[in-house]
Amino acid sequence: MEGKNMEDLNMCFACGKDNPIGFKLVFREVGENKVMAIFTPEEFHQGYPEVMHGGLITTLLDEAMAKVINFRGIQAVTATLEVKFRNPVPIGRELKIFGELVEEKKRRCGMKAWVEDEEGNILAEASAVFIKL
Ligand SMILES: CCCCCCCCCCCCCCCC(=O)SCCNC(=O)CCNC(=O)[C@H](O)C(C)(C)COP(=O)(O)OP(=O)(O)OC[C@H]1O[C@@H](n2cnc3c(N)ncnc32)[C@H](O)[C@@H]1OP(=O)(O)O
Repeated sequence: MEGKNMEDLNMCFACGKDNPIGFKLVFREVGENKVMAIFTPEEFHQGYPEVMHGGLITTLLDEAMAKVINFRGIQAVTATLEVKFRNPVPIGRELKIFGELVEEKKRRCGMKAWVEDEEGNILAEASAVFIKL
C-alpha cells in the first residue's frame, strides 16, 4: 500500500514467509488470470472439532483473489466478499486453493476463489469485488 514499508509484506498472515503464525501460502499461476496454492489445515486451525474454522477458510479465499491481482501488478483491496461454505473442510487433508479474475471494469475487479479437496470436490467458494487503489 502507498507509503507503507513493503518489506512488511513478508509478515502477511496468509503469505508472509516471516510470519511465525501465518499460513505461508505460496501461489503460482495455473492459467490466464488464475492462481493456485496447496495447503493442509492443522489442528490449531479448527473451529468445531476436526473442521477448519470458517473465518480462516475465508482468509484462504481472500488471499487467492489478492494474489491474482498481485501477479498482474495491480494494487487493489478487498471491498466486498461473499463466501459459500459448501462442505466442512477437514483437518489434516490437503487442499487446493484457487483464485481467478473474472472481469475488470475501471477500478473494479470481479474475482472468484474456491477450495477443493483431493478429489476435486468444492468445499468453499467466494466471490469478491476488489477496488484498485
Ligand atoms: C505491488 C506489491 C505486490 C506485493 C505482493 C505480495 C502482496 C502480499 C500482501 C497481500 C495481502 C492481501 C490481503 C488480502 C486482501 C485484503 O484483505 S485487503 C484489506 C481489506 N480491505 C480493505 O482494507 C479495504 C478498505 N476499504 C477502502 O480502502 C475503501 O473503501 C476502498 C475499497 C478503496 C474504496 O474507497 P474509495 O477509493 O474512496 O472508493 P470510491 O471512490 O468510494 O469508489 C470507487 C469505486 O469503487 C466502488 N466501490 C467502493 N466500495 C465498494 C464496495 N465495497 N463494493 C463494491 N464496489 C465498491 C464504487 O462504486 C466506485 O465505483 P465507480 O463509481 O468508479 O464505478
